[in-house]
Amino acid sequence: AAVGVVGAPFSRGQPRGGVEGGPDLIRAAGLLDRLNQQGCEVKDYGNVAFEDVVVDEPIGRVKCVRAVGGANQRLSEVVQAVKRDGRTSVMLGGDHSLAIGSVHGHAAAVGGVAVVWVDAHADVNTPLSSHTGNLHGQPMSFLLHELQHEIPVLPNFSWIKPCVWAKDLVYVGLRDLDPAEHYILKLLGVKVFSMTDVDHLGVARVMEETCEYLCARVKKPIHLSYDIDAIDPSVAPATGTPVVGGLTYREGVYIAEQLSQTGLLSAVDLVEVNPLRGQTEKEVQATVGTAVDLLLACFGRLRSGNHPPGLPSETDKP
Ligand SMILES: N[C@@H](CCCCC(O)O)C(=O)O
Ligand SMILES: [Mn+2]
Ligand SMILES: [Mn+2]
Ligand SMILES: [Mn+2]
Repeated sequence: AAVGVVGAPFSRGQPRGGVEGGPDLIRAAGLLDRLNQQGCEVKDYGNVAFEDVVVDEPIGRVKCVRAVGGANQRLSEVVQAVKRDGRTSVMLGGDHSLAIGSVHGHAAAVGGVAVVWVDAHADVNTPLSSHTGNLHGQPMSFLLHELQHEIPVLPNFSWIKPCVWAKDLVYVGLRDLDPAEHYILKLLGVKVFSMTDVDHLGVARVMEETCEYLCARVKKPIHLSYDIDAIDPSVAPATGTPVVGGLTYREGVYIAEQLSQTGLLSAVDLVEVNPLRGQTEKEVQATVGTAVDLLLACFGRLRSGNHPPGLPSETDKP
């Protein structure tokens, strides 16, 4: 696969410093070399240069509105360029507010997209329903056609066009929703596999149903938005909003493997890795390593082993 890696060192969607260090940590852990080794043709688009916003007073409860809006407008342009280059986009966060630009740019380039949102949280608060005012808890509200009447005018947000239909969105791993989010998902009939569903059905059935749901009807390119906090904090602790009772390492990788095999994976986000939220260097490395392994699984790495490209395959054997 042709892959385009975009670093998005951005943290203003939430109050905890450190998450802007995610992109370079994931690169330093060898993501690009490992993708090359498993046969991907990889181009690094570098880190998006986000312009600093000095005065950014809250609007209502919502914080850092101008910074988040501006950053996502830039990110959208870069992701569009990656898609126009015919590559699968890999956006390294940075906080989850960056999904606004990533999904927007993806959809602007390819038309309608389906979204698989793997996360402990739904990130679908509107600016008016959010308790915290943190925009990393709101990205999906700006993207869903069906919610646009709930979205107030915000500075640096007017460029956003909603681009996802509720019927083309699937959540996996939910275990910490705000009341308004639960109401929104029920009202819109969004497909949700909470951690209870993962326990009840097992991850294989969850992914069978997810792929059936997304692929049975019109096959839209899939945007996988992976929040590292979907994975249990015992495995990936270095993140801003950890919630106990998460996905095992194996379940997390399996989800990526199954989506990879649809052949429809067109863009991936890997967000919320925050080195300052790990209590030890070991915890940071465990989190970064898990992020890398999730991404490798998105691009065909099989735990049963892969041939490096060029070696004779079984059928070539004399
Ligand atoms: N629902 C909370 C927590 C959001 C967590 C965001 C993360 O999933 O990107 C909020 O709205 O602040
Ligand atoms: Mn989350
Ligand atoms: Mn919450
Ligand atoms: Mn999230």
